[in-house]
Amino acid sequence: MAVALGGNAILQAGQEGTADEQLANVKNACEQIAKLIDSGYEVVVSHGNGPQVGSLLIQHEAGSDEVPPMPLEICGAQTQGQIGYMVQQSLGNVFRELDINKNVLTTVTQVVVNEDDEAFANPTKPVGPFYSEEEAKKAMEEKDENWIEDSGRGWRKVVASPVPQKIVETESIKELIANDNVVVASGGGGIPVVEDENEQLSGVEAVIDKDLATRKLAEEVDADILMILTDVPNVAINFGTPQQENLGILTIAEMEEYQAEGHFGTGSMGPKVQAVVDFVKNGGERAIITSLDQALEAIEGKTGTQICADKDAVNQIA
Ligand SMILES: Nc1ncnc2c1ncn2[C@@H]1O[C@H](COP(=O)(O)OP(=O)(O)O)[C@@H](O)[C@H]1O
Ligand SMILES: NC(=O)OP(=O)(O)O
Repeated sequence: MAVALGGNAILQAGQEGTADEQLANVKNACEQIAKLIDSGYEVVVSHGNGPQVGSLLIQHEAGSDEVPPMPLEICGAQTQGQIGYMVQQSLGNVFRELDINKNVLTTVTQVVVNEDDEAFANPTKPVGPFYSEEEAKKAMEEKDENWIEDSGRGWRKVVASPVPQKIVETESIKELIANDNVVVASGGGGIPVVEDENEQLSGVEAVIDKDLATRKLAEEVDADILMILTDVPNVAINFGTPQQENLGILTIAEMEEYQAEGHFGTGSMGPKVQAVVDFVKNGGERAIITSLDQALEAIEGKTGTQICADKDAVNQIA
């Protein structure tokens, strides 16, 4: 099973974003993941970095004139280490509490994207904190930046988010899993790189969507289940309106209908729904979207939004 933790679930809207707050959110998620592992699931873990990478950019921009700011992909690598460390430590601590005899390892993961991906000309990935419309418009006028309103939560800067094509470290990740390690991989969607004709890699300024990257990771390590843990318990239709309706267990076809009707936010719920639909369409057994603290209940079919190939598979879980 591949489990992805959302960056906004780790640094939650309304929280200041201190290390202690983020660690507490990671610990909650790790307790759930450890219970999944304790009940027999083999898990590979991934995570987002949208809020963290945007905050790091702000810190770099506000830094000293004597120290050069780092480009976006280096910020991505830094947040991969930062959040990977929190997951690795927290999960390891829970393992020791529960007497689970496994090591947790975080891998620096590079993900290949296409140099000519149209996302480079059309930024859609929200990063960093939420601001007012006034502050966002000021930033758009004064700097060469793109901003969007993000799912009724406020305005956020957006950056290029090319489609993940290939995970560079897949073979090593598979080997670590086969040797009974719990691996944290492809954090923040992976560090975006392009590959030249001589197989040489170099970083590009972007943030890959972690939901799309985790789907790729899930497929490359032959996971049967994809579970995306975020800050809402269910995917909804008519989200944020009085007609909002939470979705439970449904087929790919049903989810695709809602997708076509435009119910899912760009850069937030949209890529999660795309990832789960594509995963099951491509042979995955089941895909789940739910909140960070409900992983265990979700795997038992008691909560969350779940996608299966057809009605028979839905009935088996429901
Ligand atoms: N149709 C929808 N149903 C549920 N949540 C939605 C929907 N459309 C947009 N969202 C927003 O998506 C958010 C989760 O996406 P995101 O912030 O990218 O999470 P994460 O960082 O955890 O991956 C929710 O908090 C909600 O505001
Ligand atoms: N990289 C990424 O998609 O992060 P979030 O899940 O935090 O948005």
